Amino acid sequence: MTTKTAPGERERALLAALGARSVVLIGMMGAGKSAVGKRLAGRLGLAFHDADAEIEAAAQKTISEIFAEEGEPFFRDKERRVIARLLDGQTPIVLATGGGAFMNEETRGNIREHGVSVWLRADFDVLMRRVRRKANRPLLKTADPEATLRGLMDLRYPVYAQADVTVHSRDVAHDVVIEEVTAALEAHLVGATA
Ligand SMILES: Nc1ncnc2c1ncn2[C@@H]1O[C@H](COP(=O)(O)OP(=O)(O)OP(=O)(O)O)[C@@H](O)[C@H]1O
Ligand SMILES: O=C(O)C1=C[C@@H](O)[C@@H](O)[C@H](O)C1
Ligand SMILES: [Mg+2]
Repeated sequence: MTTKTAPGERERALLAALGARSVVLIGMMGAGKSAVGKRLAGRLGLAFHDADAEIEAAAQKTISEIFAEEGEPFFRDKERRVIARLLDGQTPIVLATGGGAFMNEETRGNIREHGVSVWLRADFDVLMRRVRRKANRPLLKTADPEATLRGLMDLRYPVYAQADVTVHSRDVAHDVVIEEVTAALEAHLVGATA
């Protein structure tokens, strides 16, 4: 659940420019999609959805359990379908995707059609520091998580770069990142630089 506050003038202008489109956050594990997305939704007065959380709720299992018991292809199929359902084109939302979601061509098409994509781009050291805190990222349960993360970044960053806007996620107050996301969306949608 998101705490909704009444949107101010800037937020209203942004919502009007968004129309039926959703704000879709993409980026690596630990980039801050869930943390920033939830707060951004509160600021805009939109509902927040987290694709990973929706998959876990539907399966009644954690993502680690799904990967271990059903395998990654099963998870990717669920992820593709959950995102298609959430981006139904009717109600704008803020959607935090899982780190691998944007690598799927069909998902990228859905996001292009029904949303504005925001890449939260973070540097390797920030991501590594953040993901070390929790052992809930099955893709990083390897002999050399640092090399795995670097490999994923090399593979994914050229694809993430197709996002409509990019914001540098780093260890500053969440509000700073949220303000930068808001400003980037304004510049993209409204043509403002505020
Ligand atoms: N601006 C920030 N400053 C400090 N810590 C942050 C910031 N943004 C996010 N974090 C922290 O980094 C960690 C990872 O963030 P989060 O879970 O939102 O990442 P994510 O992009 O959703 O990752 P995943 O793809 O694995 O779901 C969390 O502990 C979160 O509180
Ligand atoms: O980067 C990834 O591929 C993933 C990121 C997480 O959000 C989860 O979707 C899952 O752990 C896979
Ligand atoms: Mg997340």
